[in-house]
Amino acid sequence: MTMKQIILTGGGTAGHVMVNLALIPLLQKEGYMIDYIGSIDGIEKELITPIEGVTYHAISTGKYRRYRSIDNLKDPFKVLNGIRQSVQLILKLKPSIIFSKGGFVSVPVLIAAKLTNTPAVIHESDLTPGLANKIAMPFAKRILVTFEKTLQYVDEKKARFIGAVVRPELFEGSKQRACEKLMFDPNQPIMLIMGGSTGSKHVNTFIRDHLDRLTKKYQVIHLTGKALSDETVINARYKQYEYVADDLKDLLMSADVIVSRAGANAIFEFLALKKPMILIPLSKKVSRGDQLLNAAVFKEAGFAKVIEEDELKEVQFFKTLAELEQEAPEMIKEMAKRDAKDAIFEVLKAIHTYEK
Ligand SMILES: CC(=O)N[C@H]1[C@@H](OP(=O)(O)OP(=O)(O)OC[C@H]2O[C@@H](n3ccc(=O)[nH]c3=O)[C@H](O)[C@@H]2O)O[C@H](CO)[C@@H](O)[C@@H]1O
Repeated sequence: MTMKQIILTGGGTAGHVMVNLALIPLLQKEGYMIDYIGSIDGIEKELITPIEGVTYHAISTGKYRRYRSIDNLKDPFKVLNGIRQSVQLILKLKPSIIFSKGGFVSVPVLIAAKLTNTPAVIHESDLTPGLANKIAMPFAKRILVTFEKTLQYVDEKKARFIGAVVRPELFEGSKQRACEKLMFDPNQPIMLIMGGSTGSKHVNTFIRDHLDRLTKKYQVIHLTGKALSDETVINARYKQYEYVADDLKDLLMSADVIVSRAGANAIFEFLALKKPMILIPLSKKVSRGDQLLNAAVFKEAGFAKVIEEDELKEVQFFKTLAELEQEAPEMIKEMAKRDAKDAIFEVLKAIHTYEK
């Protein structure tokens, strides 16, 4: 039997790697040889290289910045180099298919897929496609989307709504394990704060400024983002971590309420675990506004309360928190009603359908 070969790509932020992390064990069970194309120093390298049986290849990548920068002129050359490297890798590895989760590293890989006539499938987690996926879409056979509304933004013939992919291990978390580790009382409420995979300085500052009031009621777990913890803040009912990998499942399971940015992967994880949430979407000033749309859909469905960044002030926050506490039982009921598709198997199905 000849083994099947697949190339996975995607990176830049952790959100762009999570679907691949969920996919790898399933592909390995089916006997695929897996190669991963990522950037030289992105988070994908950190998350993927420890996985046994997956070979990581770093290529040259460029990205478009929303502000004026000389790098915006230099980066097209890096992308060209990345395309050349990807073509060489594809010719050497001869994959039956390429699966891309998006992010800038995926653009040269998808162009190389087209140049070598290798089928490719893309997954988009946000309501509106990111720039990298937008550029890459013409080169893909299938575009899998998380939000039904996304269908109106992409080529209808190629797109398919499959719902969100949530890493299966997140369902195996334990509140007890979390409380033992944190030295928290399991009988008192726990609030988890997450500023996305990279953390949010804005949210971090707000939380620290109001910590005394928050910790009166809650034991607080704060995921601050890399290099954003502040060891001068000392409080027995407050624990901070910059980034949590394996233990995240326990921390999520232990939370009674979550306060978070509105990155697509994270919010669907909270939804799958039925966690009442307050979302503080990243504003349009510093992003394309994808989180505002993600958050609006969750609010409309009754899964979340939303505070816009400019409104993140003490009065507004604690008023919203009080409403959330009151509405939480109803919110959890709404979340339980939702027909959660097993989206990871839809991803596998698409891979099988389009591979050579
Ligand atoms: C600043 C930015 O560009 N953000 C984008 C990025 O967010 P970001 O990379 O933050 O992505 P998400 O919020 O979608 O996902 C974060 C992921 O990191 C995990 N996690 C987080 C913290 C931690 O300590 N440990 C851990 O494992 C979460 O469980 C989740 O799976 O991609 C998302 C999906 O395309 C977009 O919606 C966001 O707008």
